[in-house]
Amino acid sequence: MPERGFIEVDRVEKVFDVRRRTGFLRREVRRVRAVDSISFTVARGEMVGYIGPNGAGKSTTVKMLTGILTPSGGRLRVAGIDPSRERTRLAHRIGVVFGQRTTLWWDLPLIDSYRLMHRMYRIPDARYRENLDRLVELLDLGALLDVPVRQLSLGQRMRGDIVAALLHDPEVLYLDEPTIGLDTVSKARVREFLRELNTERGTTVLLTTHDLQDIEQLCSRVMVIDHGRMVYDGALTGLHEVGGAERTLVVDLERELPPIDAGPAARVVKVDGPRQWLAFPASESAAPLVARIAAAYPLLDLSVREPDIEAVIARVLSVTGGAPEPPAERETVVPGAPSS
Ligand SMILES: Nc1ncnc2c1ncn2[C@@H]1O[C@H](COP(=O)(O)OP(=O)(O)OP(=O)(O)O)[C@@H](O)[C@H]1O
Repeated sequence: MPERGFIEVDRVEKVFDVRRRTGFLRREVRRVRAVDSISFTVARGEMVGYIGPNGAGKSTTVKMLTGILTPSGGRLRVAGIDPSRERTRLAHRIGVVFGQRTTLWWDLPLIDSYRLMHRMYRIPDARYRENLDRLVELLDLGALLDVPVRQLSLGQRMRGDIVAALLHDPEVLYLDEPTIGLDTVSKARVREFLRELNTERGTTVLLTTHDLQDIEQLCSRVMVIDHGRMVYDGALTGLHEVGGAERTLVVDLERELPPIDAGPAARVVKVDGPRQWLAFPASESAAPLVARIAAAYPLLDLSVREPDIEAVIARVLSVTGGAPEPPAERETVVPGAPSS
């Protein structure tokens, strides 16, 4: 029998009724279709990016996958468990990291938060000790265990949160903006750790981010959601092709020169003194372009800038036409609801 998805989402919907007072005795109910018949499966051990514009429905999907929210329709399973029905049982098998919030106790030293997790999740002592030692070493937190969480830098706190989410050996990890606000070194460290976690321990990862490099460095598959609907599910390279996104090669020449002739592969988009910016398709390797320019021009330095994730998504939406119009307005006003 073929292996079913480890995460199975089948025509799942989430509708919020937001009540609003519109007069002394009147109020209306505004119906927001945050997730609109979404279907996907994620196999065990996959690492998938889940991206989309603000308000697209990403967090709502993740909240349904953790059991915090109950779907209004459709079928959802994580490791064979219905999240909203068996939230506690599922909690032992999943880990969640929200970049903008912490699950750690603000005033307690880091280690005390971990001790509390040890109790809460009833992690066997030997396993807790082994996981703690391994994770603290991998994320280089040894010197910070006795520091209260509020005194940690953002990058240190994020690493602290990742340890907290993994102490109970979850099979699935949901990451919501895990590198937001981090400096380049901390980002690289977190990404490296996640890559290892996925390849060596086979942890299934669903990653929500606004940082395209997170996706490029970690995920081979990406899903794009817009207005609560799936508009793309496939390879990252395919996303670049659909979106026609471009990367930029920044070239520092030894002196001011006319615009570089890079052939059909790239075009100069800006010149500022000896520095020139060349746009080329994000789906292409920069190597032949770099070789061509290096052979013909006196170079001081080169760097490649990735396209902004918002730009890629915007292009995908314009090419695909975005989410097809739902049968009813995504936000519908239900008039005449009496005031309580
Ligand atoms: N509890 C709620 N009550 C009412 N509406 C909600 C609620 N939670 C989310 N929404 C609405 O549902 C839609 C999807 O929100 P969601 O937070 O899932 O988007 P998102 O893709 O995670 O956005 P962002 O990238 O900004 O975090 C939005 O229109 C939002 O206002």
